[in-house]
Amino acid sequence: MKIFSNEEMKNLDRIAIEEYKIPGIILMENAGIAVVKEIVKSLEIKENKRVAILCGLGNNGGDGFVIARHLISYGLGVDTYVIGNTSSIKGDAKINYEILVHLKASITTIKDEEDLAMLEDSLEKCGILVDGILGTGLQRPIEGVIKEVIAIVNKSKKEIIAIDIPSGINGDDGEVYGEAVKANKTITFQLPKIGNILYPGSDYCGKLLIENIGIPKNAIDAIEAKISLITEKMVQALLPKRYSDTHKGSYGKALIIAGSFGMTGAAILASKAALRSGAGIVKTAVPKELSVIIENQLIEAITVSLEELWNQDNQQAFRLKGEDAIAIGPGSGRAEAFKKLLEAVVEEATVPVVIDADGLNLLAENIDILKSLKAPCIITPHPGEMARLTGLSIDEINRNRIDVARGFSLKWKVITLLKGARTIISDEKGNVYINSTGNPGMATAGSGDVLTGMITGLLAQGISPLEATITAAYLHGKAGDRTAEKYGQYSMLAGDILEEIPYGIKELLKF
Ligand SMILES: NC(=O)C1=CN([C@@H]2O[C@H](COP(=O)(O)OP(=O)(O)OC[C@H]3O[C@@H](n4cnc5c(N)ncnc54)[C@H](OP(=O)(O)O)[C@@H]3O)[C@@H](O)[C@H]2O)[C@H](O)CC1
Ligand SMILES: [K+]
Repeated sequence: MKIFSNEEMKNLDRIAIEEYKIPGIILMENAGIAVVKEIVKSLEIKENKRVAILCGLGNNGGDGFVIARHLISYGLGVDTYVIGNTSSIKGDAKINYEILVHLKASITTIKDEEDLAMLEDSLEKCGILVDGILGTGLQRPIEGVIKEVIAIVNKSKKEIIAIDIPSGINGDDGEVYGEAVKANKTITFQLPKIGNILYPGSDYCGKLLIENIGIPKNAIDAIEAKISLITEKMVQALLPKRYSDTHKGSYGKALIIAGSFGMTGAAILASKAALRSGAGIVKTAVPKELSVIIENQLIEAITVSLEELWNQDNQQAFRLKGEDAIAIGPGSGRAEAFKKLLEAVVEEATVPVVIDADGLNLLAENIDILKSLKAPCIITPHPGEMARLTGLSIDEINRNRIDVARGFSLKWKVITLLKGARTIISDEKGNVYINSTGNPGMATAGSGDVLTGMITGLLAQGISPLEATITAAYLHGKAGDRTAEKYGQYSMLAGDILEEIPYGIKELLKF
């Protein structure tokens, strides 16, 4: 599903109005009605059925006026508040404002401290507050009277329903612009805005509903999506198929180069995750002294020693033995010999390579090696690893997650999966995919090793590097969500996530 920025949404609106000749006021009416449906649902179980609608001077406020009119027609008690000077209301919003005036609706303007004190008392009388102060037209940090109104709304302890996006959240990046409404529910129109999906915006939205307002599909298709949300439907279509007349060789061979003394678990988790994701054969390469431990814990995989795989002293090139995908780095440590192995893999591999964890830390020491890649490459950094790869601070990365992931992919021609709340994936052309599954409980040791194994297991089955990354990110989060339901976010282990992969896949295949 496409996700739009404020500018793209404005463009879509323009195409619908100018090219498809749909009057803007119809879109506004549809938007208002979509929110009314939700308000009525919420009111059904409420004793206090009075609704307060807070409107700004733009079209977000215009939607609010439509909502007020419909609720009044249902015989409900509605108080409309306009923040600012009503003489500045223009266009479709003005038409809807004037209808309310003619209906002799209760409309109060909020301009100064005195009005604010009154507002605080009046909101007490309502069961639901509707936020139509600002939408995708937000252009600068919130201050003055609007800031105080938002503070009053947030303090009210009432159910808050936001129109399109909570006022004060920037639709372009989900950041709080000075102050923002903390909604229980947000009804966004036609397509999610980036700010509805990324944090902290996503938290401020509460439950997010996406409602059609009658913009033609062709108009949406006309705008090339640079950012998409990974959906269940998308992943269902990408998951590699299983056929009757097949054998383990039909589902590919994954090579996991991982683990070091003290970090054997990473190799085990990644290898098991590759198998749980459907790879036919998994070969795990670990330092020789770990072979016994690994063999004890990992009965379904083939174990080889790093020395067998690649011998630096013999100037032996890194050669594959029929492997279809490689992962390198989980728990590998940062020894000089391993760095040489990583460089050999990057230079010689002819099948997709996933670089993770210490593999990324070593890569950061000689990032130019990426220029010699022959095969597709996926990197899976968390913000700390990304900081080492780019020289940016973690804060800079977290404030610009999309741009950082996209920039790295474009520069180095790799697929970047940037971990964090809302994993971001960018392909080499700069197309970005945002994952919606997962929870804070997944911030636990080994969780990343499971993800790396899943990507590699899916790659081995022959789907494209981008498809494997998208599918693994979604399923990893889904398995994590199932684990959180079972154990709670505090106690879940990476090994528990691993055990939920099969059920996550089964659930996906049910529909
Ligand atoms: N196709 C659609 O998606 C439709 C969307 N609708 C709704 O319309 C809004 C977007 O409406 P728009 O008028 O573009 O913008 P806003 O209502 O969000 O903002 C209006 C003006 O507010 C001023 N502004 C901006 N930032 C601030 C701020 N920090 N503090 C105070 N005021 C601010 C600015 O005007 P200025 O002249 O003051 O600069 C904005 O222009 C969308 O979200 C939907 O809810 C349609 O109803 C249906 C179609
Ligand atoms: K709003």
